[in-house]
Amino acid sequence: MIDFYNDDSLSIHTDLYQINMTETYWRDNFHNRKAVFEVYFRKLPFGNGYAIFAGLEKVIQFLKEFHFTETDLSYLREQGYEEDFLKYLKNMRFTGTVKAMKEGEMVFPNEPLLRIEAPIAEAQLIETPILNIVNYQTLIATKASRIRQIIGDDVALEFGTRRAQEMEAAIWGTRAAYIGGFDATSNVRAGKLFGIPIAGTHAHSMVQAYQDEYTAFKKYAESHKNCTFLVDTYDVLRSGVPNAIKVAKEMGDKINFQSIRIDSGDLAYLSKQARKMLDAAGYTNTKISASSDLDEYTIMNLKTQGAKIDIWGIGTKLITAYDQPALGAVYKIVAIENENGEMKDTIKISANPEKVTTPGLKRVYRIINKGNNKSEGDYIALDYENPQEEEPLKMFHPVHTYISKFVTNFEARELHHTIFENGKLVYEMPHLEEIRSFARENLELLWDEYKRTLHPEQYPVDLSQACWDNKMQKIEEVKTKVAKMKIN
Ligand SMILES: Nc1ncnc2c1ncn2[C@@H]1O[C@H](COP(=O)(O)OP(=O)(O)OP(=O)(O)O)[C@@H](O)[C@H]1O
Ligand SMILES: O=P(O)(O)OC[C@H]1O[C@H](OP(=O)(O)OP(=O)(O)O)[C@H](O)[C@@H]1O
Ligand SMILES: O=C(O)c1cccnc1
Repeated sequence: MIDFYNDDSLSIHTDLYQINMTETYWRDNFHNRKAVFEVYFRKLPFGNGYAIFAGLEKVIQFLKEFHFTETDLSYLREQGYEEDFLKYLKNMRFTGTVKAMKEGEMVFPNEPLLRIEAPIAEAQLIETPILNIVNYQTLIATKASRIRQIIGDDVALEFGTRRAQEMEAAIWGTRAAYIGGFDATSNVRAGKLFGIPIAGTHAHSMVQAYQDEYTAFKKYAESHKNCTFLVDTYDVLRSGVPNAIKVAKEMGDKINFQSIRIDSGDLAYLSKQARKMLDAAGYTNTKISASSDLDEYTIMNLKTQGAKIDIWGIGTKLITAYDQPALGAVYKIVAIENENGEMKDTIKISANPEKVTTPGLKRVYRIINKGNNKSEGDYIALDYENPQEEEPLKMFHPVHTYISKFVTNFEARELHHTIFENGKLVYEMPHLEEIRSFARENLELLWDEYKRTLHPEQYPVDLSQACWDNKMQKIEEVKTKVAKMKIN
């Protein structure tokens, strides 16, 4: 048997090219040059009008613990890295400064979700894990929030663990879904780790095991106070619902007949009929829950059909972000220290205007109209600017610059918070409940036009004049340099 190393570190959870670039920087004595990187995505997922940022807690855990262990170094030694470089890696810790959006913040394309200022070697090595974390968790929180927009005040249960892309995804995906507005999860470990309420019914296997639906319901009721009976193993209306009612009547006050669950068939028709039967039997407070490949589209459709469903159990299509399995957030360098210790802005040019990076250290502000407490848009400014002092504030589209407006009577709310300061964690992570409430209440800032699930209005994310001018100047500089290049 091949003897593999113990999985005792996440620091090596990075792409090989990051280590190779780090080696180049180190051998060139360039590794301590301060660099600034930003994390952002270019396109909203699922055609939604906003995204919900999640992943910060795990990023913090990762950066706090960042160091190469003996097993990491042994493995790298085996790959041919030399001792002097390994010694450098051994002593490396994260010493940078990180600014980030709060978890649960609504976020939009092209705005920095995180800003990392660190020696280039450190900043480079943490790119892959940060993207790995933020891309997935933000995607799932957004999907969950989108589902919440459709279900209104109904209950949403996260049922996805069995279909998730492995165990970590189930756990952190569940947490992200809770931030996005789900009410509970079936994953007991997620409850233990994060305090997320846990909820669950029973499976078809229990009914099949007893080989008799009535007996199965009765045995369950004899061992549980709170009962939800799964009524679709044989025939929902002829067998499942009548058996559930029969057991509930027999058990009387000994149980809370909380709900029935329907997991197959025509959920609209069956739920309407089941509602009538429960009501007729006097169980008007007993809820109906449904599951079976649900997503926001099916739920919307079921609601238009008048389905009598109060509780939605959602697995696969949430936890795997089935219709768009990747967010596409990137990590781009925007400034680097030169040999004189001065920070110089950097730019990446592309034939595709959306892929041209925006140089310089930036901050993101939400421009909130004080008259109606609605957001006018987000405003990306250079680090030294203070948009609050500009009255009126000109906001213009960063690509179609003729689209502009002047805003008065506004609050420019800065969205970044300092998380690490020179390697020291200075941010106190809010409790998960607080993050979830913040995500819900914060959405009140958005007009409904941005929140609808189909063809929402495009929320403005504008650049300040100085930020835009700086970008244009850098584009000119690069073009001039390229034009003067002589290739021998
Ligand atoms: N009234 C309805 N309108 C729209 N979609 C529905 C309705 N009822 C159920 N669905 C959805 O239809 C899809 C497929 O249901 P289908 O009947 O094929 O499978 P099922 O009943 O779940 O059976 P099984 O689980 O045994 O495959 C599911 O995604 C389900 O959520
Ligand atoms: O459909 P999803 O949104 O992914 O929700 C999770 C599904 O997992 C269970 O089915 P499964 O067939 O795995 O087990 P069961 O025998 O208990 O129905 C449950 O009944 C749901 O249908
Ligand atoms: O508790 C349930 O009903 C449940 C849990 C996981 C997956 N499907 C259903």
